[in-house]
Amino acid sequence: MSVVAQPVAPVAPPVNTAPRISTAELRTALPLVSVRGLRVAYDERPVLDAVDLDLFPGEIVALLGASGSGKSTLMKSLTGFAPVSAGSVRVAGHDLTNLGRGELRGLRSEVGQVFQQFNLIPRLSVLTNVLTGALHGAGAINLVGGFSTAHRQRALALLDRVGIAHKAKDPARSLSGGQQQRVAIARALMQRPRIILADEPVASLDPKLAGSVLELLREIAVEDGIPVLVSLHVLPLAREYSDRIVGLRGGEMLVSGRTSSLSAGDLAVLYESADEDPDAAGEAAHAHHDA
Ligand SMILES: Nc1ncnc2c1ncn2[C@@H]1O[C@H](COP(=O)(O)OP(=O)(O)OP(=O)(O)O)[C@@H](O)[C@H]1O
Repeated sequence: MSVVAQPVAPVAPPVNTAPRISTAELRTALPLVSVRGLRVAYDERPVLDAVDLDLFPGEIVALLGASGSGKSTLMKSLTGFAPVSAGSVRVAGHDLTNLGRGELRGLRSEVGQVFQQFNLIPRLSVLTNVLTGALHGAGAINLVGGFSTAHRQRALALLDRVGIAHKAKDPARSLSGGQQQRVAIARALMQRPRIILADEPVASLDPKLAGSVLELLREIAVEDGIPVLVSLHVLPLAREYSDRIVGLRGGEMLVSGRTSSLSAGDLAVLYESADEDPDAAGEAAHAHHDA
């Protein structure tokens, strides 16, 4: 099937914050992620098939789909952790299907990742947790030599940006879930990522905190021109915080469009079981995109 993703202008930036990339530039920008005809199979069982996806600078894209539809697998394919059996995956100019192990490690250092369980080191300070982001792709030498003053200053500036510089010396385990996710986002930014993948980053947070974390991710997308792909289970959050929505069902991408142009009916097909006439559902979704 052919699903054509359109670049979109970002939402309005926060007051007093000028975007670093103009809307005109965004519209003509090349995608930082370009996936075509992706097929991933485990033990010859396909879990993604014919998936196309583009991510453009400055946009936040919500990835929807029922449990088991392939969202995490799609994210893993963008860092070379999924067994790709057909198609192409280009990330920040690299064709992942042709990279050696060393090159893949280098590419992963350009991909910031945020997870549902935050994945912080609980006993270490908030500052040290952020500093570990600088280790991506740097090898053991940094561990031996310790972190430079410049690294520390940058980590503190990032903590300030995400609103928890006052917690820098506290152990990560003493922070609330929402604060821990902010630390994890600062750690991802420490890598100077080209893209950010957030796999259910708000699933462990209450609705208010969930909104504030998604707002932060949206600000980062807009201000830094970094595309953010975020998987979500809560439709209203996807509607409120994303520029575009892509949706998987049974490993197929049935929905791809601007958030503002997708109706509840378009998204409902994602949560119908696969034996409820998938062809009809797929046609309905496509009818909408092609409109
Ligand atoms: N390493 C693996 N080996 C075998 N099957 C796998 C593996 N990883 C994922 N799968 C299968 O691939 C399918 C898609 O899984 P995936 O985790 O990508 O779904 P998801 O949409 O992220 O689900 P959830 O919302 O529950 O996290 C599932 O059927 C899953 O069982």
